[in-house]
Amino acid sequence: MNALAATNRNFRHAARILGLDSKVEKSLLIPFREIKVECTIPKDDGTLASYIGFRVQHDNARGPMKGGIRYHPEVDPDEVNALAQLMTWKSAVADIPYGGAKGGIGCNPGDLSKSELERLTRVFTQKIHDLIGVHTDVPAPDMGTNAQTMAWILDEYSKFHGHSPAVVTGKPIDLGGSLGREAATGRGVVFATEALLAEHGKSIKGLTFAVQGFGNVGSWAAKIIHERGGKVIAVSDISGAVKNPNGLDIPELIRHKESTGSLKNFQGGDSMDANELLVHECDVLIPCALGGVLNRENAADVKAKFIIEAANHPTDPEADEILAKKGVVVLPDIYANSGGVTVSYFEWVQVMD
Ligand SMILES: NC(=O)C1=CN([C@@H]2O[C@H](COP(=O)(O)OP(=O)(O)OC[C@H]3O[C@@H](n4cnc5c(N)ncnc54)[C@H](OP(=O)(O)O)[C@@H]3O)[C@@H](O)[C@H]2O)C=CC1
Ligand SMILES: O=C(O)CCC(=O)C(=O)O
Repeated sequence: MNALAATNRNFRHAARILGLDSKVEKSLLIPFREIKVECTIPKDDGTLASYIGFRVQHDNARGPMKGGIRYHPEVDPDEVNALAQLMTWKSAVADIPYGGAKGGIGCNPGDLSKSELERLTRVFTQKIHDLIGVHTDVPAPDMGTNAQTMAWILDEYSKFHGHSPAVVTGKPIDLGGSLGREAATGRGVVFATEALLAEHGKSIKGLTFAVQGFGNVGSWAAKIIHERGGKVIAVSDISGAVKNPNGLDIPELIRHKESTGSLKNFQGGDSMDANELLVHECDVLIPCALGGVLNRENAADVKAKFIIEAANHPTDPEADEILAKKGVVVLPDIYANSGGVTVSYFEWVQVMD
């Protein structure tokens, strides 16, 4: 199901439960502002390449709009719209004084050199600099972006508006970033998992975990679960998946991923089809990659008893219904992954002018 259709459907369902006034419901379904810009850059070989960048500002009733910027080939207006809406609900659930926004560029960051990524980020910032700001809309990293991306945005934005470290969060520590922001989303996912398991009389120690995605969120979540005695028995990235029924050596897997760029050829486990990970036998499944990965095609085959939505909207509404009937407990994204935006708030207040 289309990401926006899914998010709108979930919101309407929540609005009905809350008894929300229909006019308020309608106004919250329509974003505050949708920005679409063309970004053309010279590639390293001198040819030109054009990309489309988006920033959707969903709502600012509770404070400046806040949310990450994603670089991924599947970025499209509906997806960014859905992710922006989720940021509004997430900031409210975490009770931090922000509204919601999200941005993205339709590109494959793995195909671009570092200097091409820098030029693309700077052109995107030139196109949107008047519409973001310390008190209006504050970007952060999401899939395919990181502290370096935020440093480029900060630098480019500051050329127009003067030095403004609070215009982005998730930036390098030397530029006013916060200790702990890089790990914050994964760490928050683990705190949320512990709280959920405690309600069911369980703890991380001794349970088995499957983690989809081994980037910022997935690798930190897996590392902390491993430290707390959980058995991470399967992990995936774009290259495929690796499994070990006795538990993967996560610190070793992180070193392997850092040195080779992928999970392939890891000696401490057997390779597995990446799609198989979602239906692999385990106690807890943690999707940490794309949206809509759990859907009507695979939900009935899920073996996990708990799903922690570390990714944004990994479970589409049709899958939610199937999983609920099976008795699988799903911890929603707007709670499970709110550790990242919470530490972004701490970073923002410490450098806000
Ligand atoms: N960063 C943050 O602070 C926050 C992120 N999130 C959400 O968490 C999710 C992950 O974000 P983040 O960790 O930052 O992103 P990253 O870009 O750091 O990592 C994404 C990971 O997903 C993997 N991946 C991509 N496609 C697939 C696929 N089809 N199958 C398996 N793995 C795949 C990537 O593989 P490879 O390594 O091979 O590229 C990578 O390991 C997103 O949904 C994001 O919106 C939510 C809250 C905050
Ligand atoms: O840290 C932030 O501001 C937002 C992170 C984000 O994009 C998200 O929570 O989905």
